[in-house]
Amino acid sequence: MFHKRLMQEFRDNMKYVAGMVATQWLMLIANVFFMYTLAGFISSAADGTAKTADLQKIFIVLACVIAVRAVSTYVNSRLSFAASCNVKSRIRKMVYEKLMRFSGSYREHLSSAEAVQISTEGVEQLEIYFGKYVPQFFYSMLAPLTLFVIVGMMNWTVAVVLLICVPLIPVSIIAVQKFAKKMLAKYWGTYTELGDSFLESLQGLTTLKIYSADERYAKKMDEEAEKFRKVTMRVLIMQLNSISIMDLVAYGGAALGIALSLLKLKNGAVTLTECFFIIMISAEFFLPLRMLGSFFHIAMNGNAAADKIFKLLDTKEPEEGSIKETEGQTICFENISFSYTPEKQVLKEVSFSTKERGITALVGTSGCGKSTITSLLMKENRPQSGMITLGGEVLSDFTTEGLMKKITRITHDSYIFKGTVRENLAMGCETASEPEMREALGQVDLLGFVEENGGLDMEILEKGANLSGGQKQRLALARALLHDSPVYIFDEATSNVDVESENKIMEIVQDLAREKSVILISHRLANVTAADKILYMEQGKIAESGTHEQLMAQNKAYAALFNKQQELEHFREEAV
Ligand SMILES: Nc1ncnc2c1ncn2[C@@H]1O[C@H](COP(=O)(O)OP(=O)(O)OP(=O)(O)O)[C@@H](O)[C@H]1O
Repeated sequence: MFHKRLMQEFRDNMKYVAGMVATQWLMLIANVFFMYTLAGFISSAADGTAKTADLQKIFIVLACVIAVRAVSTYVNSRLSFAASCNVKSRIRKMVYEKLMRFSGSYREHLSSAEAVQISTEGVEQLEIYFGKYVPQFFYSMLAPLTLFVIVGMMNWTVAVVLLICVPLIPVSIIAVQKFAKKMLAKYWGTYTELGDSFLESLQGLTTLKIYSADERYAKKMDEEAEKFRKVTMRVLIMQLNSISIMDLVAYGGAALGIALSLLKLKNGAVTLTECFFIIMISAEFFLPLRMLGSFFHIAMNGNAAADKIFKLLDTKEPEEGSIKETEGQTICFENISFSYTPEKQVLKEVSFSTKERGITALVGTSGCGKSTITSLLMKENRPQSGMITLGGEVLSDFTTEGLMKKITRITHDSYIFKGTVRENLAMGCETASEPEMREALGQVDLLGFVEENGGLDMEILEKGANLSGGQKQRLALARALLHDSPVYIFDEATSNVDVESENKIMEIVQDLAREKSVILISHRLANVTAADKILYMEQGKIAESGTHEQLMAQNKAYAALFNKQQELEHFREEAV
């Protein structure tokens, strides 16, 4: 009936639940009181002894009952809101912090769409779970017992018969639950699959249009949507059927109680007032459990969502170190081996070190493992063997925050957030002043453009959609400059940008290298000729290393690739 772990995790929510049950119980007692008064009036009206004062009494009782119900309903909704808020904010925080601890590697465990669905829809399900289902569960146990005692004081036989019929509702719920569990797991699976496809199609819409593949993808999504519709309909049918069964039990049980009380009246075992009261109250024995049954799909959805959330929260995350700061900024790779999958080794005993100041360039053919090296440096992946050090300290011993202060990575697709230029720059350094922000924009030749468009408050659309590729990259670079870390990684930061932007970025790389340790990855070898050290990689190994002049003199693979690129560039220049 309950998700054990969820209940344990949110033990503190039980005080709100207790409050909600108490207010519901108070409303029940108020109802009982009113019905008993009304039953008394009806019976005295039936035997002709009713007085005007009795009618007045009824209205006074009714007014009191309405007041009690109003206050109870208000308190109940406040408590329900407090319980929901507590669950919602805590779970979202737990999921968010977990994803943050995974850093970029969370995608190894779940897709982005799944992460979004868990933190939105999944959490909403749990909100209703605690705000409605759990209190209703306890109330639906308490209410029949309370009524049993009250009716029992009038006639024990009727009370016992009514009470015996009550468990038939939970029995039918349990029967449906067994069947529903599998179905709801499938429902969630299909739902996240559809979310995945939708997100992917939306993000790749331009590409799909270019290759006229949008229709094929639309068809694929139609099929998935149809699958989701079918499973949703099955869930709804199951819910409707279970509600019909519960109605049958509830109203059948109440009818039995009513028939029995009429029989008792005939035998003189109950008074007319008691008989009227039992007739009016019989349904109340069953209604709380019937209501619980209709919240039952909430519980099942909540259980399924909780399973997904806890699965994510239980996923083993990379261990966090304790080092926050270190003096040096030299990076050392010692015999690093790494593979994403057991079938293919991506890095094979890679060893190299960078200089305290200056540029270390990583070059090589596509897929040789350059970006993998940077992902290990950012702790997005962990090497299977070997050791990486930064400033003499083992990299895995750094806290993520400490490491992020030490290293700034600029990729070819740096993320620009919706908001203002100021907000995007402040991510680099929260305390940066306006003159510092302007200086950084000036360094990347973006100040003029930003000033013309509203200054630091210039609006930026999602993913920097109102900026050109080069402007986006230069804004990302300005943000990186404000971060002012001792190590900078430029991972193909100049690909997909115009020549002016490329030249500007390369100028900044040279400037930074005077004080910082810079790792430069570039497919264009002309960009790395001034590097202090060039590491030429081939199939996950460092095949050659040295300065440009040394590697050219060796006349091996690096020299061959460089000459080939030069030839191509001259050919292009001549063609222009
Ligand atoms: N997440 C991943 N899962 C499995 N294999 C991966 C993953 N990322 C990269 N690879 C594989 O690892 C190898 C090295 O990839 P990496 O991105 O490091 O190469 P690269 O040298 O940076 O290539 P490029 O110059 O084209 O960017 C490639 O063969 C690639 O297929």
